[in-house]
Formats: sequence, C-alpha cells, structure tokens
Amino acid sequence: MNAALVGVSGYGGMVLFQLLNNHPGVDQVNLYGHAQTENQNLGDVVSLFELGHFNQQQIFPYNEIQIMQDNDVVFFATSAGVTAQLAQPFIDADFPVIDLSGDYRLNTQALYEQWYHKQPAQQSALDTAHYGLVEFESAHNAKYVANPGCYATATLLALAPLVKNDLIDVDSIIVDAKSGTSGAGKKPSELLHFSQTNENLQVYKVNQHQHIPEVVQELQTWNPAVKAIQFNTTLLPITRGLMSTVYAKVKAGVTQAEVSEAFEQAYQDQTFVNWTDRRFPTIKEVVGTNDCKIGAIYNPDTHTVMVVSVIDNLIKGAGGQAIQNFNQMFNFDEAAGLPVNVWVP
Ligand SMILES: NC(=O)C1=CN([C@@H]2O[C@H](COP(=O)(O)OP(=O)(O)OC[C@H]3O[C@@H](n4cnc5c(N)ncnc54)[C@H](OP(=O)(O)O)[C@@H]3O)[C@@H](O)[C@H]2O)C=CC1
Ligand SMILES: CC(=O)N[C@@H](CCC(=O)OP(=O)(O)O)C(=O)O
Repeated sequence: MNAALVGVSGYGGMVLFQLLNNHPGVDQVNLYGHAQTENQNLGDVVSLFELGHFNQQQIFPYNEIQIMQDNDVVFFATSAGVTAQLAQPFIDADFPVIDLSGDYRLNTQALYEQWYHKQPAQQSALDTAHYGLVEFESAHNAKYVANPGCYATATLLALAPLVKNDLIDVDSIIVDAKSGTSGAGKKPSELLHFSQTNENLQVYKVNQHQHIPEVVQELQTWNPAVKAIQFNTTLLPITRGLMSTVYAKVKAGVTQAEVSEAFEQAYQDQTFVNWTDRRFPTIKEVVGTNDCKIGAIYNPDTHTVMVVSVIDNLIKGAGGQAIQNFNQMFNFDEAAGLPVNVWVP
C-alpha cells in the first residue's frame, strides 16, 4: 500500500513520516508540498532528514490527481485552514483521508468560524467526517478521519470513564492543560521565543482555545447534559509532551474505588492507554511513545476527583493516533507501525 503525506516540513509531518516508514503495511510513502514547483530532495527541505536514506526521497509538487493515482490514502499534516480548502476533491472521489488538522473536527461551519476564525469546509463534509478518538470511535468504516487535537485527546481520555459512568456533575468540569512548545508547530512567535518560554509559564488563549468546542462536542455524544467546560492552557518550557489535569465534583456517594473501577474497566484492554491508578504520571514517562497514561485521586473532603493525563503531543496527540486511525481504517493490527512501551528514563 502507498501512503501520501502532505506537510512533511512541519513538526507533525516529520514525526508521521518516520512512523509511516516503519509501518509494515506501507510499501512507499510519497511526499507532496505546496511550496514545491518541481521535485525537490527531502534532505534539502528538512534538515532533520539531510543524512541517511531519507535524503534522496523526493517531495513532489502538490497535485490532488497525482496523489489519488499513486496512493491508497492521503495524510494531511497541514496548518489549520488548509484542508478546508484542499480536501473536497478527495471527499468527492471517496478517497481515504486522515487529517491531522482541526478543519473537519467540529460539526458545524459556524462553530469552526467562531473558534478557528477561518473559512470552513463544506457543511456536507463536516456532517460525514469521522472524529477519530480511536479508543472510543473506530475508524473502521470511515473515509475521512479528523484526527483529534492534542489537548482534546489527553482531556477526553481523562474524562471518558467519569462521564460515561455518570460519576461526576458535568457542570463542574475544570481542565487545566499544559503543553510543550512543539504543540504550536514550527512557526516562531513572541510567545514561543526562547527568552520568553525558558524558565517561564504562560497562560494563553483564555476561554478561546479551539479545543474547547471539540471536547464539549465529544462529551455531548457521551452525555447530552454536558453544556460547557472551563478549559485553560499553559505553555511549558519544554519541547515535547502535554499534561491535562482535570477536576470535577463527583456525584453523591461515589467512592475512590468506583472511580478506579471505571478507569480500570475502560482501559484494561487498551494497548496505548495505561491506567496508573492513584499514582499521577509525569510527562517524561510518555515522551517518545504513543502512550497516554492516566491517574486519578478522589478527595472526600471536597468531593472532587482530580485526573492527570499525559501524552506526547506529536505522537499520541498527532501522528501516532493518526497511525492508529489508519490501522482501524485498513484493518491492520492496532499496534502496527507504533512503538509499544518505549520507556524513557
Ligand atoms: N504540533 C502538534 O503537537 C500538533 C499539531 N496538530 C495539527 O497538525 C497540523 C500540523 O501541525 P504542525 O506540524 O505542528 O505545524 P507546522 O506549522 O510545524 O507545519 C505545518 C505544515 O503545513 C504545511 N502547509 C502550510 N500551509 C500549507 C498549504 N497552504 N498547503 C499545503 N501545506 C501547507 C507547511 O508547509 P511549509 O513548511 O511549506 O510552510 C508545514 O509542512 C496542524 O493543523 C496542527 O494544528 C495536531 C495535534 C498536535
Ligand atoms: C502549545 C500550542 O500552542 N499548542 C497548540 C495545539 C495545536 C493543535 O493541536 O491545534 P489544532 O486544533 O489546530 O490541531 C495550541 O494550543 O493551539
């Protein structure tokens, strides 16, 4: 099987390219870029790949007809707003797409315009796109997969057992999420400047983060009573990794044992979500892996449950989950092409 990748020059694309090259079901990865007017060596565009066997790999000028002729699936690891403009011909042709951007995650054009401030995709396509939170929504029959956002992935995996088992008051959800700088992609900005991020913490996008409606939308499919969540994001002075800390008031009579049981039941058969019970995982434990690790502690004095969920934003939060969606779509083993339990000290 041949896989096309658009966006190899971005952080997400660089990681996804390496994962696709190690996938046993992928014979060839073909690269396409909007900046290319003629074929270019990958090594001349992305310095990470200037040595070794990737150097001679070509990036072809972006051409949707060529992509469909020469490949069986296309991955878009492109900036927000790009697939809303580029993906419709693939949808019209029923050609499989896995999209790492947020362009097809929200159900309505109005929501997308409100939170992304960009021109939306066609409503008919938003109606049919599949939201690929792999542990809960199988992409088996999907043609267009909207890969979830990094914060949304860690947060939804933290909330799912509590919401699905009706253990919490859904009006009381507070999410305090923090990410390393690679979550923002490769484009420099004042916020991301070394002097500003180093030895510093910065709260950003207060009440305006684009993953708020994404999380609420998915929670509503599990419990229609969910109306809104308080969700905050902080930039950490690290490159990789993300932690989502969730707080919620538990319903009367709920115990730590019931909380633990809900997480145990939800994730005991999942390869890439690891329940650490009352031990809170750290970011370093998951960097370089496709794992999400989750711990939860109930405080009977405040009737509050606190959940800590950690992922590598570029793997489980982007390219790794995209590979899981690919595996579901094409009936590969769920762990094909993914490192399982690669621990770092
Ligand atoms: N970084 C992360 O942790 C995560 C990112 N995502 C999402 O994945 C996507 C990629 O993110 P990331 O890699 O961080 O972003 P980067 O900014 O690092 O890379 C963006 C990529 O998109 C390409 N691109 C930009 N405009 C166009 C266009 N008009 N046509 C085709 N390609 C274009 C860029 O090419 P060029 O170099 O030529 O400009 C580059 O390859 C984004 O939508 C992001 O929101 C999702 C989860 C986590
Ligand atoms: C640190 C940082 O800036 N992270 C990004 C996460 C990017 C992302 O995943 O956003 P999409 O919804 O466009 O995919 C942010 O907070 O916007």
